[in-house]
Amino acid sequence: MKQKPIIWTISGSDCSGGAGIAADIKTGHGLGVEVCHLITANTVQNSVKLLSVNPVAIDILQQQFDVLLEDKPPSVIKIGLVAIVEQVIWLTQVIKKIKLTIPELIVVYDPVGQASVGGHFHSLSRAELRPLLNIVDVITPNLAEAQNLVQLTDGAHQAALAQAIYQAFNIKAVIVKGGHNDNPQQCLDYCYYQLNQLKQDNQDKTHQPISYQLSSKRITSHYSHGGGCSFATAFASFLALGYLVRDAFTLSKAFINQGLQASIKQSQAKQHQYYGAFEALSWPTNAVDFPKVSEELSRQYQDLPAFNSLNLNGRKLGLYPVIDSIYWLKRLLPLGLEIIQLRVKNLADDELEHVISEAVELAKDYDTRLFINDYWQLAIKYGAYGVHIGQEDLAEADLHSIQQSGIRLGISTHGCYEFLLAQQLQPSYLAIGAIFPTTTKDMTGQIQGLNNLAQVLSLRPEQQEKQTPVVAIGGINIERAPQVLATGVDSIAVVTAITKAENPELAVAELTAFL
Ligand SMILES: Cc1ncc(COP(=O)(O)OP(=O)(O)O)c(N)n1
Ligand SMILES: Cc1nc(C(=O)O)sc1CCOP(=O)(O)O
Ligand SMILES: [Mg+2]
Repeated sequence: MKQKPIIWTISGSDCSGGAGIAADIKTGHGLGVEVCHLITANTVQNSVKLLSVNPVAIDILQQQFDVLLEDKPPSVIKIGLVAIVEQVIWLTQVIKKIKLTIPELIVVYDPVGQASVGGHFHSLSRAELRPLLNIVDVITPNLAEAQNLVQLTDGAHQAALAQAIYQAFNIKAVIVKGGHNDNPQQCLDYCYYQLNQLKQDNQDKTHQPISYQLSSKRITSHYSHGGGCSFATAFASFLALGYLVRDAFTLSKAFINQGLQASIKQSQAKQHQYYGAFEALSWPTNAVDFPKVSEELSRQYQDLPAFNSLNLNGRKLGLYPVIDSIYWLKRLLPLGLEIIQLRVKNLADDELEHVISEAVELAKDYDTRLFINDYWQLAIKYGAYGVHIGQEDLAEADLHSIQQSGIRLGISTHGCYEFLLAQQLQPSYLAIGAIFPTTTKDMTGQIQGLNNLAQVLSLRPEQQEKQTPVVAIGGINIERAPQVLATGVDSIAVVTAITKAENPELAVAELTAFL
């Protein structure tokens, strides 16, 4: 059993039980993290009004900070309501200090300013807040809070606001929540993130800021008090659990959609307007609660028809060997496999073309589906059964040409964000990895484990006939294959379990026997 990660929440108490610390504790516990809490202010509020904000003295906060640091050091700190300038100064000091002893610590700030029941929690100016803003890693304002932070007028787009905040305060990830925007149908959430800045992503080679946008059908429930705080705490919890920013963002949104949806019936039963506490449940696993990923790629290909299917006619895809030479192809083709991938790297252009054309020719004598990794133009040119494309190559590939050529398309994904995006493109299959650590490829920071695999599988549509086949890849061998297959995945792709086996034909037979 892994130890639960610890997060600290430094925020206000809402005596009506909706927002602040109450939301933070319910959310963190629902998601499987331990929550330590430092209360910055005792607020007097109910579901219609905020009467007072009573700041807690710095020396009490300092004692709590010290005593918790002794035996419950945090991996993430979430800051909510900061009531007075002395608290800004204190927080700035202690966070600077704690980052020296815990360099991988992530600080998430949800800059609550206005109470949703009306009234202000504090009167801190932007200049007064600046020292704190300059040292937090992530900020999660709603639209009004974002406008306030950069003093951009109404009507400023979420993307513009997020970028302005990012530039003004040098914050690594800015999420502008869309819960309070004025679109009655749709809720858009926007994340602007400098890749490679938080510990989870430190394997990434890119240093360019990147944006993620999620869109959800608007769910109107009266039980939404504390929804904003819950989003920020869910995000902090998912980061503490080791998720990448894009996946923590997606999962947090699904957590909010799930909570709002769960209270819809209660909400409809109320005759009058009523403001109840947001329902913080547990892990979101229901596909309908997940947002749509809205990216340049999904917009560019929104009208693209589905790619040709693998024509399995009810059969399982089974074992999917991924090999790197004609030698291996000749050895495996006679074994009666449903699918094989040729994954060659670093060949000169002439040789590459020669290898691919020969591989396609060889496969014609068998019923095995031959996928070519990466080289979609050559796969089309030589009429391969399909092409496999990774995330890095997806934006560069011409999916219209691949679709029109009739060859099949497989897409790699690593986590729920990429899975949702790739699923929207309706490929012939989806791969998810790396399930376990692997020596074949550097997958640092992207190891999914079996729980994530199961979670991602639940993001497929309920009706089986609408489901895209899913292949699991990464570190799968004979010992691990049964647990992987128990998740319900359609196929397992392997490299070394075959190419480094003492007896590759026997390995194929043993792995196939599990399927
Ligand atoms: C079945 C399958 N899944 C994933 C991959 C990885 O593809 P990609 O992300 O393009 O990485 P490279 O293989 O090109 O290093 C795959 N090849 N096959
Ligand atoms: C090529 C590849 N792609 C991965 C992904 O997760 O996208 S993992 C991986 C390596 C698979 O090799 P092995 O079976 O030897 O672990
Ligand atoms: Mg590739």
